[in-house]
Amino acid sequence: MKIGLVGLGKMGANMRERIRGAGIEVVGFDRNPDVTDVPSLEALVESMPAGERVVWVMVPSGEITDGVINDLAGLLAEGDVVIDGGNSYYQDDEPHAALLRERGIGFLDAGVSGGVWGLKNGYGLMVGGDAASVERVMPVFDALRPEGERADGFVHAGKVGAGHYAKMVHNGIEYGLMQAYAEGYELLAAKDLVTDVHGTMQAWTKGTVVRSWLLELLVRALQEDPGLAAIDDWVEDSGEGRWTVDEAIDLAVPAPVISAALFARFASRQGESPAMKAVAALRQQFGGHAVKPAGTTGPVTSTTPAAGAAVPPSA
Ligand SMILES: O=C(CO)[C@H](O)[C@H](O)COP(=O)(O)O
Repeated sequence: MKIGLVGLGKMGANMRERIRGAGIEVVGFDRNPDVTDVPSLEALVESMPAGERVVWVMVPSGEITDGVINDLAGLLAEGDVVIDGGNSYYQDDEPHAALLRERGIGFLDAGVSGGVWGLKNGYGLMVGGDAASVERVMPVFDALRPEGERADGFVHAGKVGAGHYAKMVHNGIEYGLMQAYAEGYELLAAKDLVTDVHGTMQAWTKGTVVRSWLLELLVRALQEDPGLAAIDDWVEDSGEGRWTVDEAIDLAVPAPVISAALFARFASRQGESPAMKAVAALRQQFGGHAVKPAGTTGPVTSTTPAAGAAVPPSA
């Protein structure tokens, strides 16, 4: 079997290597000339027989994925299959599938989890689309998924969109889990009573109820950089958490943990919080409580109300 792989970034390049390792021929295309196998998308398409082509798209979600799928719709032929393996919004999948369907081209959406460790450990795969296309691409899914039972690392989750929906929820869970471990870490680090924070978290990685791969990764990060001194407390997000919270609102599903984890990331980028300034100002207004003057360091040391505070409510 031979497949085309578009996008050879951190994920795509490792996936190419893992698929090749399983004996499947891969032709990769990337705009970066240092990593690409062919000079263009056209060359990638021409390297495989029409009607038998399988092209895996592994590029950033949104406009870039839209562009590649549009280009492929113009280049591929009836019987070919496209897989979007990026972190696309699940509601983008049906429009992509419809565009390709008009030309007789199949479409699958694949949620791929495993990060940069997937090359060694395999990738967890969540796939949406029709059964015939899934069956056709199965050798590639089998090459990518972790070794062992197929059901332990692969699911055909449903029709088009189901794979990316599953990946979105997976990432929402990821937000919540990371936030819980992070808060636990801060609680340990804040207490002099615990003299070995790293050792405590390491001990949790075996036997305990909270052991997990994410915990192992946090222990690894603390090993490499005790106190995480080299890392700023700024956390980006790339969309999946927002989509999960949107979905929770749409379906009226309570998701307080995932929402709080998403908002914690927003807070991490503020540096200074207008909302918390407003809370401090209100405490000062109604209770005459001291505020910390802007630009000073350390906690509020005096409980003396600021002058002019605590204006009585007007009648
Ligand atoms: O899909 C992933 C892991 O499962 C990606 O690493 C993704 O980027 C994580 O989401 P975010 O960037 O919003 O933290």
